[in-house]
Amino acid sequence: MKKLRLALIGFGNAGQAFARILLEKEEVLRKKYDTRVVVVAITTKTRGNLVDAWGIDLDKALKNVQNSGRFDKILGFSESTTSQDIVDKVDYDVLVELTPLEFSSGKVASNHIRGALKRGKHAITANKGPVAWAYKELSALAEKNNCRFLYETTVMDGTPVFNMKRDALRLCNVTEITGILNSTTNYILCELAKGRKYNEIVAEGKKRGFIEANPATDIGGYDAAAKVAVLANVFMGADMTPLDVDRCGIEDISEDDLRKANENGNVIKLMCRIFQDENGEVKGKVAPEEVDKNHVYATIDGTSSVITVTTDLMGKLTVIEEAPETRQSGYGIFADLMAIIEDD
Ligand SMILES: NC(=O)C1=CN([C@@H]2O[C@H](COP(=O)(O)OP(=O)(O)OC[C@H]3O[C@@H](n4cnc5c(N)ncnc54)[C@H](OP(=O)(O)O)[C@@H]3O)[C@@H](O)[C@H]2O)C=CC1
Ligand SMILES: N[C@@H](CC=O)C(=O)O
Repeated sequence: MKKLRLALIGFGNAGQAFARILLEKEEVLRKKYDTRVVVVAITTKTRGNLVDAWGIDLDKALKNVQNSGRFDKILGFSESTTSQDIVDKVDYDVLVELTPLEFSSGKVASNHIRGALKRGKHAITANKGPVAWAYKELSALAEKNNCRFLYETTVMDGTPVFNMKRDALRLCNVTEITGILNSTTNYILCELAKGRKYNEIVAEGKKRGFIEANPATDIGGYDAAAKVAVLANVFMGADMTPLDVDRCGIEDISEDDLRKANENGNVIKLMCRIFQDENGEVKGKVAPEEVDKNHVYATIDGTSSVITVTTDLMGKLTVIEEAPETRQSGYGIFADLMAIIEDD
């Protein structure tokens, strides 16, 4: 039986959702894919780290974090080891990078991934930073060292966005992308329109796990801008960073704005746009816009997202992700892992 060793860098909402799926699919992975997946390292910022070459008891690690907010000081526990030490020194086959987005540099996560790829290890990330800041460098490094760099979860969780491009849009040139790509702001706008209070909505989103560690990352349009840069780089060959995106968040949208839009037969959505200007240069924009209630985008409620890709061969293709929670984020990471397992 093949053994695939994972190192998880970050064990928050996405990491825990992924760990639950690993436990759930353990048997089918053994029976159908002849593969035993073991997690040999988990690192966090404040909860301690676990390293165990024989495989960490994931069920126990999940219960620890849920019950006490920390890992127990069991075999393999370390407070002092850094994530980069683990990236550079531990024996693993796949690095799974799940730390929060650093909008202005993507540096820490990019260093984690660079470290893994340099050692010829596969890397999976849900963090937009490395793809928004270093896509070309990291994909070239992966190719040179004969390993995979996968990032399905960075846009619309486990919805096949990058897999769709890879598998179903072969040789299509993408000329434009639009979408509603941030769950948090979409949820806030929908709930505000129902008359709920801002703080109460944010507290609920935090509890359900779809709001970023720092809620301003979502509300200010930073998360959406990072997704725009990721899509521009991967789908349209751009060299865009999140700082290049023309960005405006929803912090200035009032209940009054929502009511007026409603009276005009519209709803307000945080729209993401990637397009070519008159010189053929790829541009990105994130801003609240009024959308006609009869448009399909007006039906994208709550945490749901939508993307429309315009191509030369397939025309316009629209994909909707309905009401995701953190399980769908866990699935995006798992889908990338399955691509690696099926490649072997
Ligand atoms: N949640 C979601 O719905 C989705 C999230 N994503 C992306 O996935 C990533 C993870 O999200 P999520 O799990 O929600 O975030 P969380 O804030 O819940 O978890 C982040 C984890 O990373 C750890 N961490 C922070 N900094 C470091 C560091 N320097 N080294 C090692 N570990 C570190 C944190 O430690 P500690 O536990 O001590 O705080 C925590 O365990 C983000 O980039 C996010 O944008 C993508 C799609 C959906
Ligand atoms: N905070 C993000 C989570 C996924 O990237 C969002 O609200 O969309």
